[in-house]
Amino acid sequence: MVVGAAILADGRLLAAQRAEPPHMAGGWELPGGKVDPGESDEDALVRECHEELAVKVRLGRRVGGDWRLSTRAVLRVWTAELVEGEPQALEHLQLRWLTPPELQNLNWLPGDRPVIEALAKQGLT
Ligand SMILES: Nc1nc2c([nH]c(=O)n2[C@H]2C[C@H](O)[C@@H](COP(=O)(O)OP(=O)(O)OP(=O)(O)O)O2)c(=O)[nH]1
Repeated sequence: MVVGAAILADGRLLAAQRAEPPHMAGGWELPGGKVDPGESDEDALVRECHEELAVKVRLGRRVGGDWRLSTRAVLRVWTAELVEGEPQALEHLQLRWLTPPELQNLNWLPGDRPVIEALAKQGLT
């Protein structure tokens, strides 16, 4: 199980550019990662945001259901707001805050595209 955070602030979405593995490097994603054994999805997402961005987040609503990434992996997404810290690219190449018109112009990982479309329809609030 992979979890991703749609971190929203002032009508913008935080996008993160992957640094690795090589075939995914340069692609954009939502901060997050794999849920550890015995860990809840929500706890994993809060932990990953802290590890990757050095921020504390509060999760909001679920965005869609289970988004299939591959035959083996599924992505679950929550909206999130920052409660502490400014995001830093500790594990990513760079971070960007995107306005609604900028959402579709990024080289998202293929599995993220339908998620971004759903977020765009909801209006980044
Ligand atoms: N974090 C994240 N991963 C995504 C997204 N979309 C997508 O296809 N993925 C893929 C990339 C990776 O193959 C997998 C997540 O693995 P990861 O490498 O970020 O997880 P992790 O931090 O727990 O790392 P590790 O245990 O493999 O070292 O899901 C997304 O929006 N966010």
